[in-house]
Amino acid sequence: MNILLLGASGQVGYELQRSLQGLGDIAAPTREQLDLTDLDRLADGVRALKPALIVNAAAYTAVEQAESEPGLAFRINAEAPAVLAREARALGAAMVHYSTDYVFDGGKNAPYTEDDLAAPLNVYGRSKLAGENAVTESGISHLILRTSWVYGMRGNNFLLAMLKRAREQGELRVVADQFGAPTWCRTVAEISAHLLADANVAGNEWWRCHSGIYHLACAGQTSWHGFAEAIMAAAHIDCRVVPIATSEYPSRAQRPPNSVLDCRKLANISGELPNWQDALQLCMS
Ligand SMILES: NC(=O)C1=CN([C@@H]2O[C@H](COP(=O)(O)OP(=O)(O)OC[C@H]3O[C@@H](n4cnc5c(N)ncnc54)[C@H](OP(=O)(O)O)[C@@H]3O)[C@@H](O)[C@H]2O)C=CC1
Ligand SMILES: Cc1cn([C@H]2C[C@H](O)[C@@H](COP(=O)(O)OP(=O)(O)O[C@H]3O[C@@H](C)C(=O)[C@@H](O)[C@H]3O)O2)c(=O)[nH]c1=O
Ligand SMILES: [Mg+2]
Repeated sequence: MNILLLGASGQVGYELQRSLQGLGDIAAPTREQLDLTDLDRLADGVRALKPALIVNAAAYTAVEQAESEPGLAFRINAEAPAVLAREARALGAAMVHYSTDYVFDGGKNAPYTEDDLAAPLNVYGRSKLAGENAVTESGISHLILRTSWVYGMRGNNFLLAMLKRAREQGELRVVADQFGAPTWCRTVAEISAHLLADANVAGNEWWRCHSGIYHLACAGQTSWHGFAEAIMAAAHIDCRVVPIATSEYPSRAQRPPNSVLDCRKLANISGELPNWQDALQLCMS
């Protein structure tokens, strides 16, 4: 099976390159080889490769920056996935697409299920929701995997930002009134590969039963402040982590106060997800 993996240089994509080994022949073009902003060439690229499976881990993920370039965010997060889904349909291919907890407004006082209404607060979230809708409406066999607060030991993420700031500033000030679940990029990749291995064995029937949206985040929940404290503890860095309110951290993008995802739908088909603290320990060990 030919697999087209997009975003292989990103946090999740990098791990997917390893996790998807054994499922098929993976083509992982770089941005230079296949730019998601060039929709015509993107379509041509898919047609040339004729994948049976498209795994789209590429995205515009700069939440603050998106507020000032909504056109670019929508091109990459909504229009490009729409092209991928359209080409997948023409080829009879399936598609795995990643999305975010930021599709929710955070007003719910409990974890969000897949049936809850998405009402994003920022441009990034709106662009990601538009991408989800394009994939869903295409009618292809698909998995939309919504994850949250993704980190790892490479790339742009909160964990590396906290380690850098702790070294440079000796004190961290972190919002303590936004709750979610930190999720290791390797967890996302390994569970994705596990699902795709099942799909490979069972074929079309599996996709008929399981196509749809799934929440995929580590178990448990914390605030960004709690996450920062756990990072410092795991790294054995003695650094004060001051809890602050969202209003004390100036930002252009509004963020959901609660974006904890209820992952029971996924757990039912792939088993329990690891705890966020355990995943963090493994990542940093
Ligand atoms: N990071 C997070 O906290 C969260 C992420 N997600 C979602 O998970 C998925 C993976 O995210 P993550 O691994 O963190 O993303 P990263 O920001 O780490 O990586 C993004 C990837 O997309 C590629 N890319 C961006 N723009 C283009 C373009 N125009 N053409 C081709 N490739 C492009 C990047 O390539 P290059 O290296 O060339 O820039 C990179 O490979 C995304 O769908 C994201 O929305 C969901 C929840 C949380
Ligand atoms: C760096 C820093 C951030 N913060 C706050 C800002 C924000 O509310 C929160 C997290 O900061 P970030 O810059 O990681 O936030 P952000 O880029 O919004 O993170 C999001 O990225 C996208 C791609 C997603 O899909 C989300 O799941 C989520 O991970 O912590 C502090 O309070 N102190 C700090 O020193
Ligand atoms: Mg960010």
